[in-house]
Amino acid sequence: MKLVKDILYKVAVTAVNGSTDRFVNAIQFDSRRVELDALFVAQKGLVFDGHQFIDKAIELGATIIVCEEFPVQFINEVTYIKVEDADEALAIMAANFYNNPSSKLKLVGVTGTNGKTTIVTLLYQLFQKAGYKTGLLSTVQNLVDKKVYKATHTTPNSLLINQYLNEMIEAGVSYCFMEVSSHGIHQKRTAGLQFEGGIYTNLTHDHLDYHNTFKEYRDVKKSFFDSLPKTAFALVNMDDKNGVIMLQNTKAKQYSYALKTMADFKVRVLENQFDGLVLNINGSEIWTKLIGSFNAYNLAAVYGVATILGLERLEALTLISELESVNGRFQHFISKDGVTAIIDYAHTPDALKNVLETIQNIRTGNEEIITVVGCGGNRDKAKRPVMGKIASQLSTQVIFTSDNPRDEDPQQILNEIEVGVEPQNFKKTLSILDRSQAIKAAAKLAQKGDIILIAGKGHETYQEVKGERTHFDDYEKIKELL
Ligand SMILES: CC(=O)N[C@H]1[C@@H](OP(=O)(O)OP(=O)(O)OC[C@H]2O[C@@H](n3ccc(=O)[nH]c3=O)[C@H](O)[C@@H]2O)O[C@H](CO)[C@@H](O)[C@@H]1O[C@H](C)C(=O)N[C@@H](C)C(=O)N[C@H](CCC(=O)O)C(=O)O
Ligand SMILES: Nc1ncnc2c1ncn2[C@@H]1O[C@H](COP(=O)(O)OP(=O)(O)OP(=O)(O)O)[C@@H](O)[C@H]1O
Ligand SMILES: N[C@H](CCC[C@H](N)C(=O)O)C(=O)O
Ligand SMILES: [Mg+2]
Repeated sequence: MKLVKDILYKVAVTAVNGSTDRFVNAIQFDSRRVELDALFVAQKGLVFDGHQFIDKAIELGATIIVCEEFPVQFINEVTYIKVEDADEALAIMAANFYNNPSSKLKLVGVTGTNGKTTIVTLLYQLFQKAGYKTGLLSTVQNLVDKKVYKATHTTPNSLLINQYLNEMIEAGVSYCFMEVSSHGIHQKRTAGLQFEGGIYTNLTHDHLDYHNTFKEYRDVKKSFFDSLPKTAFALVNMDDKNGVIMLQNTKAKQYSYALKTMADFKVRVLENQFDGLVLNINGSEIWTKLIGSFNAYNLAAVYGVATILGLERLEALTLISELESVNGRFQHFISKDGVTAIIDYAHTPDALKNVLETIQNIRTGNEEIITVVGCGGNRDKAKRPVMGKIASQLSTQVIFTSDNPRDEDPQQILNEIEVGVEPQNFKKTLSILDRSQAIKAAAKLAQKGDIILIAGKGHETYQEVKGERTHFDDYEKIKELL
């Protein structure tokens, strides 16, 4: 229980009707989940305007309403608080409600189009191995030390973030690594958090349905670095042309990592094979189980963070060589018939290109590369033909299939992917709507030595159609078939 006036600390309040000297039992932004004496925050969403559920929330027991516009009529027993920005107010109130847990541990956020899950998961592993209790907020799972919570978003809503952080404090966690998605920043899910540092990976085509233009997408990412305090660090990928832009207006202490240009944390790929990478990190040679030069970037960031946070250089390098690859990211096995299957979460053009180029680079002879891939529904449509083009250019055979069609017509999504296939590559492509059948076809086509890449779903264990998720697991499926 907390007093309303304490929860409002640092919130930009523009008007109040009623007493703020009363207790709040819980904060809630979904009217359907309101309990007695809850504070209900009315958010303007993409589908609904939370203001239309204020009456419903009061009916279910809300006694405090935080909103951007006051209702026409007030109810006597209820306190109404008008704020400039309900999303931001929610985030700040959530932090106050849980006693600002982010200030009691070292919270590091990773943003960028690709590599976030990989970096935060590797950092979680590394700091656990170094003997610290560690937390993780990621696309794949949320971890409070070793306790696992299911993830529904890459960056949870602000209430949940602070709830997890609070639990981390109670469990004695001293470091937390979290993914900061562009949706998360834009919807102010991370407002009010005290970050120890921020990492920028890269910026390539994704989510232009939501952010409209690439510049808007970039500026949302940049705003995360703009908001870091002087005490924090900002570590950016200098090989990415937007790396310097992220640093333009930050007050944080600046660091860089790179493979190609000068940087504080400089990595060179010495060997890139199916059993791992041999890297030179700031002059020291190490071997790691991770595959693909894109992972050299991720490891450069991991080494940078470990060093900035005070780990000994030698300890950091030793622990990096013990890191395990992340679930659904270049996860692979060789069947007893000699077919290699790779499951990867590449769901953007850049990721798909990187993964296919990695396979091209490390294959030893004339093995066929059979790719199974699709694109999500209710997501950026512009990436569909681009992914169709890349998949058909860099594979010997491609099977386009469904990947979470959500509310869209799955066949229409495949048609939009096929638009990108160049005429000379047509004969390499097939379209099979049912993902299970598509994987079956790939398994049938593959001969000894061939490589099957199943891209786009990685760790996901579901297929989402019209709001319903049914069990589907790429790894499980191909393992069963080969
Ligand atoms: C596009 C997007 O990000 N949408 C998020 C947004 O939903 P929305 O704007 O549609 O909300 P809405 O349904 O219009 O509702 C508005 C408000 O009314 C409230 N409401 C609604 C109905 C009701 O009966 N009562 C009620 O009070 C809602 O609780 C909400 O506060 O706010 C919701 C509540 O926080 C989120 O769950 C939802 O995420 C949806 C499910 C989603 O799919 N998001 C994806 C795109 C996303 O966020 N992805 C990024 C990662 C992307 C990446 O890494 O590549 C992520 O961080 O996960
Ligand atoms: N540093 C990188 N640069 C480019 N591509 C990468 C990089 N790291 C990983 N990838 C590719 O992107 C895919 C997704 O990686 P990862 O899950 O780490 O990214 P993410 O940023 O967390 O994605 P999401 O936005 O969905 O949360 C991987 O499966 C791989 O194909
Ligand atoms: N976090 C990303 C994941 C996309 C993964 C792909 N399998 C899809 O469903 O489109 C998103 O929500 O856009
Ligand atoms: Mg992720």
